[in-house]
Amino acid sequence: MAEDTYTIFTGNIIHCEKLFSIETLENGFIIVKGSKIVAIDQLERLEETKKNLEISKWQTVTLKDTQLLIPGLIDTHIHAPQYPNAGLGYDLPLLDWLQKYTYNLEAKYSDLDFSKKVYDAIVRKTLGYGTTTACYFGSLFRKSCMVLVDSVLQHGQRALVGKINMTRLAPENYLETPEESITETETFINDVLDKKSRLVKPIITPRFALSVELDLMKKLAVLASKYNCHIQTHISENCDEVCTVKKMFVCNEYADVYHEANLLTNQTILAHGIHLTDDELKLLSKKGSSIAHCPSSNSRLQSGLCDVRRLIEYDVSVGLGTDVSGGHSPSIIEAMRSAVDTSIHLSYGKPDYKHINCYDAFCLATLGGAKALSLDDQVGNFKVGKDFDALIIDMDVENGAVDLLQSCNASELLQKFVYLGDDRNVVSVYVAGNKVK
Ligand SMILES: O=c1[nH]c(=O)c2nc[nH]c2[nH]1
Ligand SMILES: [Zn+2]
Repeated sequence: MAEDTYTIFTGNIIHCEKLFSIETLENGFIIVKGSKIVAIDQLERLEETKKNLEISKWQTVTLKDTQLLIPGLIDTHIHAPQYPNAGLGYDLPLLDWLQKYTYNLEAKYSDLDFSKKVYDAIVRKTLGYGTTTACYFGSLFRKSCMVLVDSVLQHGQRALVGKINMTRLAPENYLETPEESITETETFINDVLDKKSRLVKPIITPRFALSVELDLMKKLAVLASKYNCHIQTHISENCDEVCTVKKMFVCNEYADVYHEANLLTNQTILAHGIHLTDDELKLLSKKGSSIAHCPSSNSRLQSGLCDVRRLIEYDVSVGLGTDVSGGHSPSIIEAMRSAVDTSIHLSYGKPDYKHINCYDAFCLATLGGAKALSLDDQVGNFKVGKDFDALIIDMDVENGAVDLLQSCNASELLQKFVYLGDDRNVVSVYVAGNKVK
């Protein structure tokens, strides 16, 4: 959208106004100027608003009764190079799964043609499912990670992209030295920043504590501070992983390792966090570090049930992640369903436990994700001044999975979308005002 062009969307609008509260406008409008939201209100106030904003020229997008305008979905944790393995190899738990399936696939990304093929596919697929922002783990290879950056830029997604750091416990052809790790990461950061994109940023990505020695983690934290970068890694996903970390680093808690390395900042996102102790949660809360909740992956790799309620009670920000290919599906719609299921499973036998519902999951997938990635000043809901990252959902599409056999109000359309929706129901996708699907 040109910077001076106004577009007025009218119809059913739902967004998470604040956590965990939904605002529903059955007959609403949003005015977008270029990339930004300039107004949101009930339709009866449209003429008055146009006058106040002195809008003389505009285009209109009128939603059908079966359609819904919602904020773009945010995937806070996804491994782009693992996409070819989605749906494969769930016979092993984490540490064996990494050795048998994952590192061998990721080692293939020294091939830039293969990188291009996979990265174009995953970016198109996630956009198709309505992921307007993705926080990607790349591979070990800097040049291959730049291919991912180029795919993201080409398809118009918003993203954080990380080159993995990994110096041990993987096959020889898929390791780097600590020196290479630092120089390649700094070069990667500069190469991404040179793209001068408002949408795509580098993120520091030590794979997890078992892959990287403390000294290297400390140096990565210095880089994060120098370039004001986000940081991502994994934490407390699997019980064997937790035990091994405690033995290897001779520490009381897993989170102590990242704390000692200065990797826990208010721009840090940690995947999983299933088995965190109360003290670790207090530490994350104090540091402002967030959790990417990846419920499908936690089931596929038999890692455990992550208690999102508990994380929220400790005031730790939570977003949703697909964690492809630990998770089988690149769809955050599927992650919302899985998050509700996990929470219900945790509630069995606990009468006082309030499991999350589909609206809470929708909040996690939008504003929750934005907060977890510290991008909530830009995206996550339809507040005036934020970028227009949005989806038009239609629950009555030809050849969709859903037969809409009765009329539904806006909230009911959202319920149907969370429980039954897929990419066929995502009819338009906007990132910073640009229509990308
Ligand atoms: O789900 C996961 N996927 C990975 O690739 C990984 N690496 C370390 N820990 C991990 N967990
Ligand atoms: Zn992961």
